[in-house]
Amino acid sequence: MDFISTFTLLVLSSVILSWIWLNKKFNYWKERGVATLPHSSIFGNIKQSIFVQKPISEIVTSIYQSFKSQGAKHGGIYFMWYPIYVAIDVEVIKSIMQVDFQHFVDRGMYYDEKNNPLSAHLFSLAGKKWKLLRHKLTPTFTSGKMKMMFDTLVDCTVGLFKVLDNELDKAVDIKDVLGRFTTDIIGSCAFGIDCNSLENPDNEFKDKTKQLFHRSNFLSFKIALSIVAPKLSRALKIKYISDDVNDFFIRIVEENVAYREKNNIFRKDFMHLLIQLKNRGQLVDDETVSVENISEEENRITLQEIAAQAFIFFEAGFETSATTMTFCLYELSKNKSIQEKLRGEIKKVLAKHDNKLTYDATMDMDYLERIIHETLRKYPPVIRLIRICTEEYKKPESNLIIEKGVRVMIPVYAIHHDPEYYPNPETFDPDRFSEDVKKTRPAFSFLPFGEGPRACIGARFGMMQTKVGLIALLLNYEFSVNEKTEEPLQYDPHSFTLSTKGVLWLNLRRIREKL
Ligand code: HEM
Repeated sequence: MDFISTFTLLVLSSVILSWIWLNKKFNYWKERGVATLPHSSIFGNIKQSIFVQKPISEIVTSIYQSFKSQGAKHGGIYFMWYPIYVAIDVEVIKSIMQVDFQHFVDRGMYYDEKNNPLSAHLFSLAGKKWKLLRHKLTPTFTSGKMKMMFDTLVDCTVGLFKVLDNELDKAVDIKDVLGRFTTDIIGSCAFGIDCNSLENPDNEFKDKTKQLFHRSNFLSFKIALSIVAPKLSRALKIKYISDDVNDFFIRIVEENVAYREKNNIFRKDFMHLLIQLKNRGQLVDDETVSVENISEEENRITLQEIAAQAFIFFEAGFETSATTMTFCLYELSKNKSIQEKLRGEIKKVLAKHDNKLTYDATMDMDYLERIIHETLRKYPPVIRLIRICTEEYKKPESNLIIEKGVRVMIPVYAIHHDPEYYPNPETFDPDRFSEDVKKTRPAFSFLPFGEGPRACIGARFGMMQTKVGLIALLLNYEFSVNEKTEEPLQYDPHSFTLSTKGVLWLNLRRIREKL
């Protein structure tokens, strides 16, 4: 046989073998009697996600609705040829997130403690490491600790007014301003530094964090590789967080910790609590920072672990809260009577608390809470939740076995827009969250912070900073939509979290009240 014939034979055999292999892979759900959807022959059901062609919210909704219209309680899709189990029914979701949690402990995220220390944070860690760390970090988020940090949040509103008072006659890019506000809050509470991004938007902190939320095609490819070939990703030392960002955050944490330890500086923030975990292995109700009386090695967290946790507090907390406030102000601009009613509640409750914005006054604002919940219902920043099967799972009352290593998707955005749970889902109606109406919905139909042992650890802090921002803004300004805002709103396919494609422009009018 000449060279050309041998070559042609080899290519043909490889094509046939690949076709057989792919066919076998794409039969995974059919063999198990689980409903599937039409898919592309290589990219499976999420081609538009891998190539960043459509917003994730749209892709997730279309998958959910297709299964739901077949009457399916669950379904199977493919991430390329990799099987993903999709939970549709709220009872199935409850089993995975809570009742049978021990089978679905992790998110199956790629991290590399050695080469990319910042990636080994609470969100990505797996198994025992996650459990231990979660146990240690949980006390840093109690209501007592939130109360302790409350004044820092109120202090950051001063910068917010300075910026907005200069924008009164212009359309305001509200998401940008609120992103700077939450950056200053979390920069201060998690890293103990004054980022000052409200007054100086071009500072180094803002610059280094800008890239974290952009889903470029290359990053999307790296994520896909880590799912279909985790060992290869590890061998190639793939990084989601660039060395530049990694080194920046490690450096500021090292400097900050060293400074506080040397000068015994106490601040009411997460960094102080993390330093306690580093030096003493537990939280202690005192202001000591120094490294005397070091406890047993095994209970303590390392400096790099501190940096990774401060980093995830920032990454998970800044964008989510800024987005929530942005969508909330947008809805209040469209629904003037709700805006007025809320402003009325804020004034009334503050009057009861000596006109002081305190933690207790904030917690007393019931209508505000309902409005934020309705915002998180209509615009959940985290569009879908992911778990990975960590221990083979036999689904109760069925023959289905979910194998170890199979990923599970919970389509939060689609559930929040399902008319079965939320009639007229596009209508913004805070009364959906009155006690009476809440009782009519099944559990696990409202998942903005996730659920079960792996739910958001920072939900209290996220709610608190969203409330402080909204109270301060509504007392001082009246909001309306500027004509430059493109409506209906479109979502950005390049964003990991739910975010508008174009800028959301609002008009502000100063009203008399000041804090
Ligand atoms: C409105 C604000 C926020 C929203 C909507 C939000 C939402 C979420 C969601 C949906 C999850 C995944 C839960 C699951 O898989 O079941 C999560 C996890 C997490 N969030 Fe938040 N979050 C917010 C604010 C914050 C803040 C302020 C912090 C930190 C200061 C934070 C830190 C975390 C961490 C560390 C995890 C991982 C928890 C674990 O795996 O044990 N989040 N968040």
